[in-house]
Amino acid sequence: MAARRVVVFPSSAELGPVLAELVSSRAGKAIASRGRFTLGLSGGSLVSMLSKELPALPNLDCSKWVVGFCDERLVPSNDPESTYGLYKNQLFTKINIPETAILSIDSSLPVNECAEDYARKLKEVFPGNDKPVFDMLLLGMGPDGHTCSLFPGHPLLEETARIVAPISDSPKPPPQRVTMTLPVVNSARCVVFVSTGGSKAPVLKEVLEGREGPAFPAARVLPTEGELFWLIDGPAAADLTITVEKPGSGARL
Ligand SMILES: O=C(O)[C@H](O)[C@@H](O)[C@H](O)[C@H](O)COP(=O)(O)O
Repeated sequence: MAARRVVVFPSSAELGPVLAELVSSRAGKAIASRGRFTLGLSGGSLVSMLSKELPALPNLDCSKWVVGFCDERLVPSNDPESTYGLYKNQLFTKINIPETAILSIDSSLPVNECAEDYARKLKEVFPGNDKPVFDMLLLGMGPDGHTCSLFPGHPLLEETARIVAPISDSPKPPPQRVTMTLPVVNSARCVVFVSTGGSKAPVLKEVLEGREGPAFPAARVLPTEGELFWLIDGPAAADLTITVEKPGSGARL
């Protein structure tokens, strides 16, 4: 595992542009070496941050991007709860990701079949790989320490066989979702958590410093070979005592 980097910004206003630069830099590297950039998105505050910051990058070319979702809520794409729907309206209209390169769930299917169908779509994009190896996954963390739709104490945390799993009892509504499993998350070349706001401070301390860490799904995200970034703001970092990076303005990671 590469070293974890915990990077603290005064606020999300400073964090957002650095995140966009990081995405763009890893995209450039991936395209240079493999001809495409595979990116997994999450919902929450990432939607508005990415929708503001990525289109603001000069000359961003997303024609070689392939984009999936780390998890998704089983609702129609025009439902305000749909993560795909939010990105479609807020981001995909502003950048040139080919429509066929956006891997979304088929929300008309029952949850188990929906997960199987989404797993099949991922396997098609990563033929020959035992598990998908995304160039970058962008993750959020809930105040309970969940990430993707992997919740504390849930049996899905122990999933080793499936790359995508259904969940019907999500403690956070809506209850039905599909999610990448930990083996896929931990196979990525680069995983970036973005966590902001004072409500995250206690759980962030547990996840990054606590002995009970592994009880929190976010603490089980430890890429086998890939990079791991935690990009956080001052309020979320308030309780941390570990050494963190505090980049100056205009910094690149
Ligand atoms: O599917 C969901 O219910 C949300 O997407 C959720 O998992 C979110 O990503 C985290 O709670 C982090 O949220 P913030 O990015 O707003 O901190």
